[in-house]
Amino acid sequence: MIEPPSRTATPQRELEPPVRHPDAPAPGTVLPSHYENCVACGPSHPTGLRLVSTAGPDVTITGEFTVTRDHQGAPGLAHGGVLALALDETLGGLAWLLRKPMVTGRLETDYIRHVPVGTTLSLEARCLGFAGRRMYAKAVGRLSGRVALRASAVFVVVPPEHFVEHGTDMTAENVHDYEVNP
Ligand SMILES: CCCCCCCCCCCCCC(=O)SCCNC(=O)CCNC(=O)[C@H](O)C(C)(C)COP(=O)(O)OP(=O)(O)OC[C@H]1O[C@@H](n2cnc3c(N)ncnc32)[C@H](O)[C@@H]1OP(=O)(O)O
Repeated sequence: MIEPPSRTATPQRELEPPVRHPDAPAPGTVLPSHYENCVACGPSHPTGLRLVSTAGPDVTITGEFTVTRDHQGAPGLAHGGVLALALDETLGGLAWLLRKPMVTGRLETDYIRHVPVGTTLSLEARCLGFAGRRMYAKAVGRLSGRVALRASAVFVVVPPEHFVEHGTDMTAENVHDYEVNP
């Protein structure tokens, strides 16, 4: 039997408000790829999304990617998993502003409109706040201003050693609080 998920991305209690780190990139700064082979943002990934994120005001991020034939599910249409990837990456980019390493614990996605190949999806993520190690956030994806996707997520703050212990090519020297790049 496959058990349904037992958790929710809707906060169950009042959250501690998010604090933009004093060293966070200024609003309008285009963020570098956190890892060149990342399937979402890496410039070296041959078929990745090449999603570009920009720091916004407060604890917000915007992102953009153009859907190509490499991202199809049905002919001519973006695969839902690829769209979840784009939302996950944009939400994860909030780590640049918070300067806390974290991983996705839960991602809830509403697919509202189809997203055709050749279109550019504009994404926006906002940190709602913290409950202990849990970071709650929401995101929206728009096509020419019309809402196509919505997401709610829980990220869990982890020690930098998480990536050394579980990943490859990572050492205590090359893991930072704000990027994962061997
Ligand atoms: C890194 C910096 C990057 C900077 C560049 C940014 C760009 C990056 C962009 C990349 C973006 C892409 C990013 C990616 O793709 S990250 C890759 C996809 N995600 C993963 O691989 C995560 C896999 N899971 C784990 O490693 C562990 O289960 C974690 C670390 C999450 C927790 O295991 P751990 O043993 O450490 O902790 P705990 O079990 O005591 O839980 C701790 C607290 O968290 C709460 N909890 C746990 N799970 C969930 C859940 N599912 N929903 C809601 N809440 C959850 C839990 O109730 C507890 O709360 P409380 O009871 O204490 O209140």
